[in-house]
Amino acid sequence: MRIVLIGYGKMGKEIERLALGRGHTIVARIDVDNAHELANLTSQEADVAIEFSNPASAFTNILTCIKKQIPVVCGTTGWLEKKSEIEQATAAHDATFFYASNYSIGVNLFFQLNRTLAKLMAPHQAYDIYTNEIHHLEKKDSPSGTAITLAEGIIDAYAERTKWVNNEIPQPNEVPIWSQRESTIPGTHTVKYISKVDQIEITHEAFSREGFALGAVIAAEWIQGKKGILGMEDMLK
Ligand SMILES: NC(=O)C1=CN([C@@H]2O[C@H](COP(=O)(O)OP(=O)(O)OC[C@H]3O[C@@H](n4cnc5c(N)ncnc54)[C@H](OP(=O)(O)O)[C@@H]3O)[C@@H](O)[C@H]2O)C=CC1
Ligand SMILES: O=C(O)C1=N[C@H](C(=O)O)C[C@H](O)C1
Repeated sequence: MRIVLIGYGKMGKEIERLALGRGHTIVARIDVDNAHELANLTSQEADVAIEFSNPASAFTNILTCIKKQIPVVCGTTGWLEKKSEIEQATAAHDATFFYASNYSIGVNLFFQLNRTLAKLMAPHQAYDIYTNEIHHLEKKDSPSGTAITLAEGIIDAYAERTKWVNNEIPQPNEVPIWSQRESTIPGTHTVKYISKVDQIEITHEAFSREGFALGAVIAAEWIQGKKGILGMEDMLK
């Protein structure tokens, strides 16, 4: 597979290492200094673009690829208010767009566990909900995309909870996310239900970025020959 890396930071470099190890080729590395070069690439030169840049750049980068019909695997978080525009563009250009707030297989199992636990807990009003995410100090967005996906899983299970709030005391209709920035932590997410007498807690802790990067390379392999809007649930079916 010929891969364009968009965003050559911590994730871009880890993805490159794993992609080369799986026999793929990197045809371009697009970063802040040469971002304009993306406009010159064509779908004849690249089989896939893997986009891990930043919240301010992701939308434009993805749209550029979609218009060129270069399939995109995107992991950038913090830009999702514009995701519906990308979905419309994907349909309009008969393109391929794969998105995940977290590419780690372990986190995607954790998402399923979270949904199952939320359904079990929803009838039990004695339990308060608490969610927490901890990431390294360089992270630009807050809360993490993963924490938002977890909160959405809880909201879907609770009729009376309609939104999440970040680092705020929650109202009864809200799911709290508490976001911390600390050291070089790759990503730790906790969901906790607390009553007066006990608590139930589930945690996913990434030990490195390898799980995220491997999931993104596998997604790039999996979308070859596919069209439309795709995600981890499609791939892991
Ligand atoms: N879905 C998932 O599984 C995961 C998602 N992420 C997300 O991926 C994103 C990247 O994370 P990470 O690699 O740690 O971040 P980094 O800051 O280490 O890397 C991002 C890179 O993108 C560069 N960049 C800036 N502007 C552009 C542009 N216009 N086009 C291309 N590249 C640009 C940055 O340059 P400069 O720093 O000079 O601005 C930097 O080198 C974040 O949104 C993060 O939340 C991270 C891990 C897993
Ligand atoms: O910025 C990061 O590092 C990470 N971002 C993703 C997120 O916002 O959920 C995934 C992972 O937790 C690492």
